[in-house]
Amino acid sequence: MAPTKTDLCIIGAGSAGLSLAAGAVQMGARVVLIEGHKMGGDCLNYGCVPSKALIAAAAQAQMMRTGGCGIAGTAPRIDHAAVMAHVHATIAAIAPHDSVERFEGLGVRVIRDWARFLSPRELEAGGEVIRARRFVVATGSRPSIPPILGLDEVPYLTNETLFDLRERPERLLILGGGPVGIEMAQAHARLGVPVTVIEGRKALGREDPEAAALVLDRLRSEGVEVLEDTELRRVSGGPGAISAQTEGGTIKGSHLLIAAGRRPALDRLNLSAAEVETDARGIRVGVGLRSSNRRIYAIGDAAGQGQFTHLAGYHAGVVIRPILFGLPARARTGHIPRVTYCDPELAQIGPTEAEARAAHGDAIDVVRADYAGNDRAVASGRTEGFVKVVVHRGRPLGVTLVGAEAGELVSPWALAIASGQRMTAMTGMVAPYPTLGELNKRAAGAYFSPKLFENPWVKRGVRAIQRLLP
Ligand SMILES: Cc1cc2nc3c(=O)[nH]c(=O)nc-3n(C[C@H](O)[C@H](O)[C@H](O)COP(=O)(O)OP(=O)(O)OC[C@H]3O[C@@H](n4cnc5c(N)ncnc54)[C@H](O)[C@@H]3O)c2cc1C
Ligand SMILES: NC(=O)c1ccc[n+]([C@@H]2O[C@H](COP(=O)([O-])OP(=O)(O)OC[C@H]3O[C@@H](n4cnc5c(N)ncnc54)[C@H](O)[C@@H]3O)[C@@H](O)[C@H]2O)c1
Repeated sequence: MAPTKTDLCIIGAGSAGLSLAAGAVQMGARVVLIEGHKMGGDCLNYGCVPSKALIAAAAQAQMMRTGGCGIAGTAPRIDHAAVMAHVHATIAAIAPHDSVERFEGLGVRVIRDWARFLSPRELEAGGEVIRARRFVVATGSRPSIPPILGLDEVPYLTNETLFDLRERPERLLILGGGPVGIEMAQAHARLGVPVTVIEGRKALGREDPEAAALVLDRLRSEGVEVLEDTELRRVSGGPGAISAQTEGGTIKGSHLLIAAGRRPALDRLNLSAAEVETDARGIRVGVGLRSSNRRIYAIGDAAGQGQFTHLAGYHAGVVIRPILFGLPARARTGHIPRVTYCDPELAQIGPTEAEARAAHGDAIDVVRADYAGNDRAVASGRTEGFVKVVVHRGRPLGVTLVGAEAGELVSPWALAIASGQRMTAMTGMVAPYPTLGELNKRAAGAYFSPKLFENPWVKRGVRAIQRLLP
């Protein structure tokens, strides 16, 4: 059979592949999209969407439980199956956007099969040979399962199976205190599940330590047990009864969730036939996300540059330039935010204070504003948290935001950093009163206040001008 010829062949219909397919086809390219499992990939089916729907249910329960602002708290009645129905209804509501029908409607040729390279210019899927001018690998990542003694003999959950549970776990053990572990620990605890997190190093260890401590204090105050610097040595047991042995003793649980990081999903691709080099993080790419084969690009989790849906979408926008127009492209990293959707939320963009100090020494200023000084935060009883901005040569370089709605509040900083704006852009903005958004302006103002209010030359100048003014 003659090969199917196309301009662009994308492997993987997750956040990265779908964004690229939609963009490329609407700009006139002939696009083949290959998906071996579920349209929408991890984010829709096993990641962002179900986890955020579960977190929303947990937040409802917590608000009822704690009350506040003069309203007494009351014990929420939690039906775990109903919560999971909400999770799956959320997936179903979003799924049409990522569906075969929508993409075929846009003009994309969708093949439902696993793709496998045959040569540097051809692959096979659905019984067809596809020969494309350019290929893009957007195959995402999978849970990484650490080699722990006994783990292959006990039933364990990952993000791919957690959301299928219909009954509330009696007691949940979570291995890993990264974003998956911490988000799921708090959500389950709020839904009435006793939770222990076992973390080999520091929980939320990538984050600003002060911000991470604030989050972890909240989790602990809500009853989550977070064990740090704790090595899980061995697991044993069976369905509903799992024992986890650490150096500190044995912890028992009904379920075990593995949230110990992710590895790139490249195994089915036969990349050696395509002359594409890989490393532990994913496909080895240059700044333009091109692999060792100049016809093949990698985007999203498979590119090993970070694991976020918005990063996958950004990558799609980067590679569309060289693929469609033959223009050079460069994937930047300093303007990509990340948010852990625990309560309080933790958002970071650019380097943390410690990372910025390591890179720039004393050439940075660090300014902050606390939620406790924000009128809207006080009025709604959400005074815990802060925004901290690292400033380099008058421009924001890194921002840490922890507190209510931190994930929403970080966006103006994402814009400022992406467009290289100075701190004056934030102070020049007029934020409506009373909003949490005023925090950003307050933090930016803190950068200028010493220069204005503690400067004797300014005071002298004002006095001199006042004497001259009529
Ligand atoms: C629990 C959890 C919560 C998360 N929450 C967030 C969040 O709140 N915000 C955020 O930004 N990120 C979040 N993430 C990360 C986010 O889900 C990923 O970064 C994102 O899904 C990556 O998109 P992708 O397109 O690179 O890969 P994927 O979405 O994994 O898509 C890859 C697709 O490729 C297919 N595929 C693989 N191999 C082949 C092959 N050989 N042939 C054909 N098809 C193939 C797969 O079946 C899959 O559908 C979360 C992740 C997890 C696990
Ligand atoms: N809100 C979000 O944007 C969001 C939410 C969830 C996941 N994600 C993405 O998915 C990625 C994966 O998340 P994750 O939390 O699974 O991974 P992670 O790599 O961020 O964290 C895993 C944690 O597990 C610990 N760990 C690993 N092996 C261990 C062992 N044997 N014993 C004890 N601890 C061990 C690590 O020290 C680390 O702290 C994230 O990095 C993020 O990019 C994003």
